[in-house]
Amino acid sequence: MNAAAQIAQVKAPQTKVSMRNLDFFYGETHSLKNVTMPLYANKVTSFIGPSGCGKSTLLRVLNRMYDLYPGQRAQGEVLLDGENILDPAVDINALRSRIGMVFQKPTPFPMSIYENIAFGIRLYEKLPRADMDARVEGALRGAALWDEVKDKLHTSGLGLSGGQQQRLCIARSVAVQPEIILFDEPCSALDPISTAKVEELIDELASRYTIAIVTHNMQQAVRVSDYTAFMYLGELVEFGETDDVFNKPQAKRTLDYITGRFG
Ligand SMILES: Nc1ncnc2c1ncn2[C@@H]1O[C@H](COP(=O)(O)OP(=O)(O)OP(=O)(O)O)[C@@H](O)[C@H]1O
Repeated sequence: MNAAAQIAQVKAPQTKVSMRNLDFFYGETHSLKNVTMPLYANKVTSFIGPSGCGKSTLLRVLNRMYDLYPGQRAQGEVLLDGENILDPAVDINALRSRIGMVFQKPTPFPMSIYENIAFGIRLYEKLPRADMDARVEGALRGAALWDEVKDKLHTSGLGLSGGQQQRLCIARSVAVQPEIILFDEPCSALDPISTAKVEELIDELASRYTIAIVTHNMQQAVRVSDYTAFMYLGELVEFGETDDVFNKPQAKRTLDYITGRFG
């Protein structure tokens, strides 16, 4: 292999998730229409588009959250490392340990900071106390929260600020050692300083995880993501490197949206 081919190979991102002809229905409502796109390994992909275009629905499909609701169904394929996670035979608990999710509003459990993290780990693993302590510390460090909470691990997670609570939720996701983390508007309830911390964290996490983030904030998409998907009325209109999508969009609808002409 010559040098150019080697460089091309190094630069080519690996596909972690491949959505193929994905459709989604809430009863009669057809909310995702024939979506085909990748999530690249160790990259951040942001999903943008006007309200109701299907961004959150797409994240919910990726961890099969819709399974909890009768009448909601997905069609097509979502291949995770080549395995179709829409297959009814897939073990949902195992899948959710591989794909973590962080929601718009911080949602700590009404228990101590330590237990917020340990609880999730216990769903999947039985660890001796010392190992659990180490895992909790590692997760809190990974979410850039350790220094702020190390002296009050056994006080309630609900006593933290909104920004700290969101980082606790990120620590909770990280603690189960997932491969993918999905963020659904993770900063919409946060002030600018907490937002900056979470964005910095997402950037760091991308070296270890594959990340998808739904955001209404264009600047945030530009700041945090390597790839951007623009959706409109359930369809994927455009997918590409973030710089390209924002600087030379292919579709007029993308241009109109990012320049604030609609949405
Ligand atoms: N539980 C539900 N039952 C029926 N329809 C739903 C349900 N949830 C969402 N929808 C519909 O599916 C479509 C996509 O909604 P979704 O929440 O994925 O959009 P979104 O792009 O995330 O919007 P927003 O930016 O406002 O959060 C919308 O038309 C919405 O009305």
